[in-house]
Amino acid sequence: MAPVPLSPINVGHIDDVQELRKDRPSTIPDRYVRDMVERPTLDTVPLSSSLQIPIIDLSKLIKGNKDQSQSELLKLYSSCKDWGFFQVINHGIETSLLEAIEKVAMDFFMLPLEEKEKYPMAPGTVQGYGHAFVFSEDQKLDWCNMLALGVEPHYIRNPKLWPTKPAKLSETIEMYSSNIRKLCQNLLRFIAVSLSLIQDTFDEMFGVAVQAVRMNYYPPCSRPDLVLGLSPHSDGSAITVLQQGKGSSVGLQILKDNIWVPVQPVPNALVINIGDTLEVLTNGKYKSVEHRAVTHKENDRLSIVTFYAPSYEIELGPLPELVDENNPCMYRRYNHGEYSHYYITNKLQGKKTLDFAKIST
Ligand SMILES: O=C(O)CCC(=O)C(=O)O
Ligand SMILES: [Fe+2]
Repeated sequence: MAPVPLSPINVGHIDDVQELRKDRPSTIPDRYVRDMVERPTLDTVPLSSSLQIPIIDLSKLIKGNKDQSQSELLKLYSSCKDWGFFQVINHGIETSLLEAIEKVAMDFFMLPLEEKEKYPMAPGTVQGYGHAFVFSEDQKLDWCNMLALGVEPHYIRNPKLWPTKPAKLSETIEMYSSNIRKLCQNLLRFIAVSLSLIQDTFDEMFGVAVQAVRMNYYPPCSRPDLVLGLSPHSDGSAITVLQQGKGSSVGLQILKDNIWVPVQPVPNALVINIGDTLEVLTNGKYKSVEHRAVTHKENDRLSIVTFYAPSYEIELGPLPELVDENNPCMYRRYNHGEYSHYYITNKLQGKKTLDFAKIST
């Protein structure tokens, strides 16, 4: 009998972008060169303040006086409704912890390839080191290396994929993730209040929330005009917390009114975005927003991204409080685990994955 292939998915040969950069710095393999329509626009947007994503001061929401917290809540409402993205400052996470996670992530990416390849991301899966969301030999690739790990609940972890080097990686991820988890819970409470919902609405609904971390390393690229660091997509999460590495070049862009707007890093701030799951729960009042990453000619870039979502067994759909005759129900009910599976088994294509949930009109 013919041997059964290990995986039915054939992704073909994938050049590691860091090795390419070292050995053949001006080579861009064909698989990384985007078709004309997909090529990024770089530095085309004037950085006027009206095109900067909003900044939310969490300390004003938590312990500000009544006026301060009310006005910050209104700002949170318009940030979620009009942008789907904001940066949060005074979020309570120690700068030393933000620095520690960046250090272990960077130390990991700087290891020799053989060491990193001990934790391979199998085609069609989203944990380990490599390229996620690649399903065929002719699919274009992102100019990026990823290390992605399931964190909570524990049963989603694959311990074989947790690197043993650098030595502090695991304990730093644990500490970082538990801090980020509290931040997500806090933010979702204020997001609920901003929608006039009971503050524990999401906490009660989500069960033991699923949390995953993805570290993205984008080496410099001699032709940033030809490649993408990360393909346009919306996140499948309820909310996402994104930390931009200190000293990294500007790389994250969000699609706002059909313009790709770069997100300027603010020191020690965390970028928050609404994921597809919150779009469904809010019946489209707060929408997930398409975003992508671009590369830079001389500088590399690191981002550390946490996805926070309901437990897989949860059934969800638009909250009844957000459906009425003026806001008809736009999404069907479904099992969140099924959506997550659908999300990770399809390539990143803007907001296309959300068609899974949309009621066609
Ligand atoms: O690196 C970035 O800024 C974007 C990362 C991102 O969108 C993701 O990992 O889902
Ligand atoms: Fe994303």
